[in-house]
Amino acid sequence: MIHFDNVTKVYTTQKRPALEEVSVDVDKGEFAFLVGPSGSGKSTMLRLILKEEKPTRGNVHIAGKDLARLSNWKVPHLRRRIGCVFQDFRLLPNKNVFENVAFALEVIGKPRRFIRKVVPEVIELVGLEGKGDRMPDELSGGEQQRVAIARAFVNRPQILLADEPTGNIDPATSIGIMKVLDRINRTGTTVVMATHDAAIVDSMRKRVVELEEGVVVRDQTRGVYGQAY
Ligand SMILES: Nc1ncnc2c1ncn2[C@@H]1O[C@H](COP(=O)(O)OP(=O)(O)OP(=O)(O)O)[C@@H](O)[C@H]1O
Repeated sequence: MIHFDNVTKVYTTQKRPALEEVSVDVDKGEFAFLVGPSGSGKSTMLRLILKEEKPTRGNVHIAGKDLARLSNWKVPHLRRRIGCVFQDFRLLPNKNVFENVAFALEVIGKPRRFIRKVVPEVIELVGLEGKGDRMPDELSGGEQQRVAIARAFVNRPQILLADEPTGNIDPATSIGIMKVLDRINRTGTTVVMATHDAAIVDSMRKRVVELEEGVVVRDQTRGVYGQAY
């Protein structure tokens, strides 16, 4: 599903590569953590997957497509197949929960009847049933992140990227967020999550890809946050 083939990324303003000869494959339906210190290249990998950046050398394939050969007008189509969740939720403050999730479908022209059917289903999937008419500022951080996940998933993307989704959330609430991501993964969605949250990584026992200064230094099938030897 996600295929990095010897990818090097050098930002024009930097001497040191942000990623250096990275080769990683994430299969359909897999759950992979990206870990590593600040500046090790995790967000750069996520940006390459979205074609927000281009590799300096090497190739990125997403769902069988070589992104270097994907014309610019097809990039929005690629991004529709990839849901994104961020540390800072990024909800629309003037829309309620239902409207925040519905908006993701309105902008891609889905009919209102379809929206009225699927939005409540996804709100329930993330555990927010009965809260559709709450405004973001009437929700806890954990609940806001659940809305952001619902919005990212409502279009049933093949891939869900999460960049530090528990970064602004206390540990107890983070467990609930991980349960939601796990539920989404079990529907067959490939999940890639960049994180510094050692407790979460250790509790999930999923694949761990560790970066250090842009180089993959570890790739473990059922890994933990720190070195497991
Ligand atoms: N747009 C950019 N222009 C120039 N350099 C950048 C850019 N984005 C990232 N970098 C550099 O590339 C390297 C990797 O950064 P990246 O953001 O991918 O790391 P990260 O592992 O996601 O860090 P964090 O955990 O802090 O989010 C860093 O040295 C960073 O300064």
